Amino acid sequence: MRQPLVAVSTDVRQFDNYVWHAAPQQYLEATLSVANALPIMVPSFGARVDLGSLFAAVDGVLITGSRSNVNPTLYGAEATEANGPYDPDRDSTTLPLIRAAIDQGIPLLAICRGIQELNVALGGTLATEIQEQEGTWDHRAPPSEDQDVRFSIRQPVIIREGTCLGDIFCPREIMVNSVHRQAIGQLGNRLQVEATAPDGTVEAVSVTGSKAFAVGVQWHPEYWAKSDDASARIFKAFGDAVRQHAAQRAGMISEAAE
Ligand SMILES: N[C@@H](CCC(=O)NCCCC(=O)O)C(=O)O
Repeated sequence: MRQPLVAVSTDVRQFDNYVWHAAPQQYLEATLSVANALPIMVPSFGARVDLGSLFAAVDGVLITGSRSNVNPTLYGAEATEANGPYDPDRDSTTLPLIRAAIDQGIPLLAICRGIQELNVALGGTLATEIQEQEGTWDHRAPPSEDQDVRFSIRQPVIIREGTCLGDIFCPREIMVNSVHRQAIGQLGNRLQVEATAPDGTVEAVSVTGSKAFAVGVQWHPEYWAKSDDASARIFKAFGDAVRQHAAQRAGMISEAAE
């Protein structure tokens, strides 16, 4: 069987006098080494990305985390300088990509900013600066220059029974990392909560009635996917769904050729 391909979202950033469409190494490495699929970065060209052509080539979609926030005007709130930075090119690419992947049954894994984009793509809203809300924990990274410290595993998450993640995890409480200041507010259409933090923050969701694996997590399984069992399980489950989709497609293509 050919190596399955996974479309990976990109951030638009400026450095070295160039504009880059880029994704952090950890997402690419976890896709290749743990999901066993080849990551293909999709430039954030918005409506100029022909999703039909993309889906003719790939077997899964990975929406990465990023420091930038989804522009609040996309869910009926006001954009402010304090709420930024924003990445409008990414928003205009990922939101249609997520909706189309769900419609067409392409396996989808959405991480951190990704789960927030999944929620907004399906009509939900985001809460911002959640650490300032009474009773809510500080879900931001510990202040450090060391990425291993920032992404350290230190927060419990309770997985709900009878969900997609509930089938992957037993026991039902796992420890995760946490690097975010926004979270799901009003839940998007068709989403069900898969996991919460002890303070009630939504930590994982899935798309009900979806034709394939369609899961978002607020934490970062990519960062420790090669060394942490709970992180690896998510990428392995995604990889299994991607391979299943690739096999189905191969069957359909050979049937059509007969
Ligand atoms: N901007 C959102 C999304 C958070 C996210 O995706 N974080 C990834 C890590 C970014 C970093 O290295 O700081 C939010 O803050 O909720």
